[in-house]
Amino acid sequence: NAQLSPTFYDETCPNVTNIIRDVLMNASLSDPRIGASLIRLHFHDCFVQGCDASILLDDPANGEKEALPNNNSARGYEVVDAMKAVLESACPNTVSCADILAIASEESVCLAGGPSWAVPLGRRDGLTANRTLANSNLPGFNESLEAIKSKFTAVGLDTSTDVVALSGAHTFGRAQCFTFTSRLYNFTGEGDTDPTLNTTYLEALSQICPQGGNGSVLTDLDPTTPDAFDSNYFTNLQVNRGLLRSDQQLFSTEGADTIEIVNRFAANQTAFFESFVESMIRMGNISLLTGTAGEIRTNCRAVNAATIRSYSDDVLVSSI
Ligand code: HEM
Ligand SMILES: [Ca+2]
Ligand SMILES: [Ca+2]
Repeated sequence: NAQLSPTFYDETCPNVTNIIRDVLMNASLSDPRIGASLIRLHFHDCFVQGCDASILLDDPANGEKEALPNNNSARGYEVVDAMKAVLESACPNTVSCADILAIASEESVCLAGGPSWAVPLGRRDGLTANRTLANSNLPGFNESLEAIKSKFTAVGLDTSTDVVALSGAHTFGRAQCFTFTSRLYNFTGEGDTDPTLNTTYLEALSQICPQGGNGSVLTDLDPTTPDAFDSNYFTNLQVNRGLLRSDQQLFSTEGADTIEIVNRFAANQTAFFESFVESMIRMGNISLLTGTAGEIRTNCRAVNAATIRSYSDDVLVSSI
């Protein structure tokens, strides 16, 4: 892995962060959730072939947008397009779509009251998407802590601090009813409820998501401060107010090494912020394309035409 650097665009596109922040702030006026959606795109990008903007490619056959964890769920693509459009006029062919997602994540966290940090930059955009990998690599809302940990290990992250700190991103944003209704109505297949769900919270969630109702209705991942990036996600877990099974498990799995980390972050927001930044930087480093690998896309939704041409030339040459 060649090294990324926070100063990568200092000469070639010095305003890159300001440009991204401007588009983000404008978008969040009408869509307070957009920052959460953008950091999720970065996460879902990095866990599939690394942080190469593969998730942004429109590809009816292999596109990741239609993979189960993303379909009708991942969002914010138009805002990424808007960021890319301004960047292409300010500094053409310079800023990768993968770096846009990394910067937008940091700016989103910061805008919501979380930490700010110098984002390592210099990623390049990949030439392919991989739906199969998106279906297999991304953690699921009903998966066991063990299964989620092994998906973090698979991409080179650790199973305790990275899992807990990065799950803290659920301090903002929304989830659809279908991602947690089994906890309300059919936890073990016998019409029961999840014993690790606070009963008052369960009551409230049942109002929002009645049994047999519309599974795409949205609710807050953090019921206490839904749009603020803070440590309430962790204090919620301590009183059984984690929305997803995958959230509550961090605190409620007997004997798990994640419990003491939840307690530490609940007690000390600064400790959470510091770990979160470190883990975000680690996640942003997953199997990178740098140097001359990949390309700088001009449109985040498609591989550059010139790259496709030189590809098919290669194929022609090698077939002669
Ligand atoms: C640990 C395993 C994880 C699981 C099982 C998980 C699962 C989910 C699910 C099911 C949703 C709701 C999707 C929907 O209803 O359409 C969601 C939303 C979200 N996730 Fe995660 N997630 C995990 C980790 C992460 C990480 C590591 C990040 C970022 C660093 C993240 C950031 C978010 C954000 C911000 C939202 C709200 C997005 C929005 O409002 O558009 N999640 N996640
Ligand atoms: Ca990717
Ligand atoms: Ca919050």
